[in-house]
Amino acid sequence: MSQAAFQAATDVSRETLQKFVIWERLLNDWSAHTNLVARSTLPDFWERHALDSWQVFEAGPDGAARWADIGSGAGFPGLAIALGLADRGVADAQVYLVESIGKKAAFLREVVKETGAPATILCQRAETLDPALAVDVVTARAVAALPKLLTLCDPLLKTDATGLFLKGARHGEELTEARKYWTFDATVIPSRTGDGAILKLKNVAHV
Ligand SMILES: C[S@@+](CC[C@H](N)C(=O)[O-])C[C@H]1O[C@@H](n2cnc3c(N)ncnc32)[C@H](O)[C@@H]1O
Repeated sequence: MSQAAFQAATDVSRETLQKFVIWERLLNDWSAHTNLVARSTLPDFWERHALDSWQVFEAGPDGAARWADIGSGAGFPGLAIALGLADRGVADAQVYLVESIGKKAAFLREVVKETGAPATILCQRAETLDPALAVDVVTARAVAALPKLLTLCDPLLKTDATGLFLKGARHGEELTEARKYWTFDATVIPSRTGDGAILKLKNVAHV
């Protein structure tokens, strides 16, 4: 997918597109010395990373302004969500990018500084997050299988947040496994970028 195809698929402004371009440039530069994403995926930034992340923003509840992205890595999907919230003019937008590895958190700080994305980096383990963050939505991509992921996200989900989790083709098996330990209402949204799905979970609680 080209940059132009990404813009057509998302309808972002030219200004927002430039922010994604800055992010891609920094990702390529930093990848020379820091392991941020699989290097083989760098040429496919626009579909594999940018659009894959953008679809999580699109799946969010209307007007949701406060988000947390767990295990954000190089910012997927959380930074794309922050750029989306700014692009759409959502009031009081704030995305917490939670990443426990210092070098990755430093990369996130640099991208946020260069793009002005409405995001705050929390360099800590998700299990230690303060429920008082009171976010509307919790997101994650490629962090852990669903049963463990719900444990990591529990401090935030217990304040009634919606979970939006990008999963691969075996998402059905993950849902079945997670139901042994958790109760929730799930909606499965087919992915725009492959054979996976976004799992949208509400009312998450321990069995
Ligand atoms: C495979 S990477 C995925 C990164 C990004 N979400 C993506 O899809 O490109 C998983 C990331 O989650 C972070 N991580 C794993 N467990 C975590 C935890 N308990 N708290 C915070 N970050 C965590 C790791 O440091 C790593 O950067």
